[in-house]
Amino acid sequence: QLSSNFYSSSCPTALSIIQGAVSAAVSKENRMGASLLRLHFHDCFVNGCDASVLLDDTTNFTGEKTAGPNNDSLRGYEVIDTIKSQLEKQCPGVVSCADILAVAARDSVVKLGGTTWTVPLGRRDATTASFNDAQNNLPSPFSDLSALISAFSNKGFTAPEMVTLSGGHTIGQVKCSIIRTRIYNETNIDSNFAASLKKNCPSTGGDSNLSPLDQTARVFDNTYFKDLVIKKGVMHSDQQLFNGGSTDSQVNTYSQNSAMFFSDFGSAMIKMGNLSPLTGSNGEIRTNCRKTN
Ligand code: HEM
Repeated sequence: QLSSNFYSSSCPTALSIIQGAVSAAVSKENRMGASLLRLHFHDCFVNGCDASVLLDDTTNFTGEKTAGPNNDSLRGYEVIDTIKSQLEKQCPGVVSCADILAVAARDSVVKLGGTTWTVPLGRRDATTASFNDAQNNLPSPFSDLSALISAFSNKGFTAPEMVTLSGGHTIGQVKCSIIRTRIYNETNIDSNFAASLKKNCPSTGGDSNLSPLDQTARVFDNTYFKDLVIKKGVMHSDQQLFNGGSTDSQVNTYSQNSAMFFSDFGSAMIKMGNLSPLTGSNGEIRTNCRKTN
C-alpha cells in the first residue's frame, strides 16, 4: 500500500531535503544518527508508524513522550521539527511526520556508514498518542531472551528478525542507570570490560552518565555482534542474544559476516516501517509534528 515514489510529483525534493538535514545534524553531532533511528523504532512499535511519538503531551503523562522508555531518553525531536519546517515551505501539507521519521532513520544509518534500503512512503499522521501503549509495547532492557522474543512476536517479528533489529545498538549511547545492575552484578560479562564501564558509571549516582552501546558506537557496522560474542554486550538485553540460547548461532554469523547483517537489517527495517501505517483518508498530514492540526 505504501510506495517509494509517493511524493515524486507532489514533493519531488522531499527526500533530498530530509537527507540534507539529517546529514547536517549528524555532522554536527554524531549521536543524532542513533537518536533518529531509535525514534522511528519507538514510533512504529506503538500503534504503528504514525508519528504518535512526536505529539507533545497535552496533559503530563498521557502521551508517548513521557512514557518510561521515552522520558528523558528519546531525542532528535528538534531535528524532525527543522525538517518539517523546510518541507512545509517547499510543499505545504504534503509530507507526513511519520514518513519523515522513516526516511531520517534510513539516512542516519547510511550517514554512519551502514547499509541502505528503499523506504516505502505514504504514511499519514495519528491524531492521538498513548502513554499506556508506549509503556506496554516497547521492550525492556532488563528482559531475558524469551521476553524479547515475545515483545517482537507481538508485532509480527520472528526471533531472527528481533536479533537483526537489535543490531541497531551498533550506534548510540546508553545511560548508567540502565547498565548498572549488569556491570556490577552479572557474571556473563567480560571482567575488564565491566571494570572500564564502572569508571563512568558508579554504583550510586551518575545515573545519566553515558556509555557507548558498542566499541565503535559512532559507526554503523557489525561490531555490536562481535562484542556480544566476547561478552561485551552493554545492556542485559543485548547479552541475552548471545548467552547459550537459540539466537547464539545468528549472532556468531553476523559477527563474521557484516554483509549478511546489512542486508537483513534493510529488510527488517522495511518490515518495521510497514507496521500499521495510516493511509488513504485515515489520519492527517500534520503541519507541526508536535501537534494535531
Ligand atoms: C531488542 C529490544 C530493545 C531494547 C530492550 C532496547 C532498549 C534500549 C535502551 C534502554 C536504550 C538506551 C536508552 C537510554 O539510556 O536513555 C536504547 C538505545 C538505543 N536503541 Fe534500543 N532497544 C531495543 C531495540 C532497538 C531497535 C530494534 C533499534 C533500532 C532498530 C534500537 C535502536 C537504539 C539506538 C540507536 C539507541 C541509541 C540512541 C541514542 O544514542 O540516542 N533499539 N535502546
